[in-house]
Amino acid sequence: MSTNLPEFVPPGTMEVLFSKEQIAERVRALGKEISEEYAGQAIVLIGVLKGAAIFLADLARSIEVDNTFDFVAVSSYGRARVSSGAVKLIKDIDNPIEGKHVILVEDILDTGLTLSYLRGLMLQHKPASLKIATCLDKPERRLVPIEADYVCFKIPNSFVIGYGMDYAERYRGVEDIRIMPENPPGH
Ligand SMILES: O=P(O)(O)OC[C@H]1O[C@H](OP(=O)(O)OP(=O)(O)O)[C@H](O)[C@@H]1O
Ligand code: HPA
Ligand SMILES: [Mg+2]
Repeated sequence: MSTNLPEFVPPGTMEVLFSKEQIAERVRALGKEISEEYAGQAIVLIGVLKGAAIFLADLARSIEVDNTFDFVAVSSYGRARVSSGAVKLIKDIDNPIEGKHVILVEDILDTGLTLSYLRGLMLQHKPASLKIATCLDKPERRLVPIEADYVCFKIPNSFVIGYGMDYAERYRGVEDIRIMPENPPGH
């Protein structure tokens, strides 16, 4: 673990891409869509730690159908802005999902490496169905072909923080989604 952190950039100085109000509105709309599509069924939401924790917490509270949640943890970015390409499973699901309707929940779909790896892994468990919900989709950066079924916002190729998303583990608790400047001092 390095303690040599880059200089702290106050999040309030960063450009807002989506305000907390805009996020809340889209998350509610997604919850409604999911509730309608899975009416009368039970679903398992699988959040991808750590980034998806906040989106999953809000999404689960906007879903009216019977639902449970679980988490997996993977990592590929570490402290970098660019994916290393190698996705590593750090924590598997706690409960079996065979025969269940599963939605993988992510904060951001970027190169697609994380979700395509996880989708393959989850399919081995033979769920009844498997869909993907992501708060953000950055389609320009895709390295592997993968699309989400539920998306709050499509975004251009900027590095964003907040609403669960980090830069060097910071800023996950920032309520808006903001653009991390390219060359802040010390970065
Ligand atoms: O589509 P990709 O290029 O794979 O990028 C998306 C993934 O990268 C980030 O997670 P990260 O591995 O940095 O860990 P974190 O969730 O703990 O921030 C993000 O939360 C997604 O899980
Ligand atoms: O833009 C991003 N921000 C934070 N984490 C990320 N992981 C992939 N893309 C991003
Ligand atoms: Mg993540």
